[in-house]
Amino acid sequence: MNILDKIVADKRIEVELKKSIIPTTQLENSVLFDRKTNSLANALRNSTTGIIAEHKRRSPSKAVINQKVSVQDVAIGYQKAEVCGMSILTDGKYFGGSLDDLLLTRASVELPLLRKEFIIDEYQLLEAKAYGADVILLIAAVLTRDQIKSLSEFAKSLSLDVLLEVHNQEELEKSIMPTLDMLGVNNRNLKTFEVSTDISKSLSDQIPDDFVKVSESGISSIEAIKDLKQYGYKGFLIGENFMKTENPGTSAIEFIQNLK
Ligand SMILES: O=P(O)(O)OC[C@@H](O)[C@@H](O)c1c[nH]c2ccccc12
Repeated sequence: MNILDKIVADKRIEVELKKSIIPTTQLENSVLFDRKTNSLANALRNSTTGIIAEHKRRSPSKAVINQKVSVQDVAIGYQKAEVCGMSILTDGKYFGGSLDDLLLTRASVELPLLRKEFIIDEYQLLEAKAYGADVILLIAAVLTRDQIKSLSEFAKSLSLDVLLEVHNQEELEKSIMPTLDMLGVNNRNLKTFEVSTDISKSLSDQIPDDFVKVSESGISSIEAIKDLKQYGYKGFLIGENFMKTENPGTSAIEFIQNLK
């Protein structure tokens, strides 16, 4: 079993356990559930920088990234940096995140927030809404076309933006459908952890223009972004490069100033 299969197998168990404790009505009755969402796709369309900054404490590819900073401080720092949106890892076992991280971020900033999670069930979309997300991630490598269709339709019915993530041509071909807002190319292979922005470049011309193109992972230089912009990318998802520093917000401020 590769790491992605393991994560998803654990996630299935986790979701079933949660379903048995917290009924969907409880999620639907939460204060944030009817909040008006803030579109990340629109923010990216109107931006010249396009940075989506991530909160990530650790990952399977890197044991410790940052266990010291508080999620609120990171969020406030990213907002000061004028990022377009923020991504919050909510998986606990492999990434050290939680839904509480999402909630605390929602309470701290107005930015569009992406729930970064391994989504396999509609229940997780209700959770995303209840904890203040504006955007959800669907990973093509772990979903069938039918699942992508039903999950993205359900997300749209909740006014959530959908970012669909692919890593190769086959995943891209099976996934294209009108209920997606953004297409993200993950430069990191989630099965082997190899990273290269060449994958974003090679897939770019196969992504129809109606979708906002996002390049994800392994981005650490202004040059890489300038280069990816030539290929039509409007969004750049950056985690480690900011999170590995003592003050991720300050690092994002400096980075974005140099990009302008
Ligand atoms: O820290 P990086 O290399 O800048 O990557 C951020 C983000 O793209 C990465 O965390 C990510 C992309 N897709 C994912 C899916 C699940 C978990 C994590 C991810």
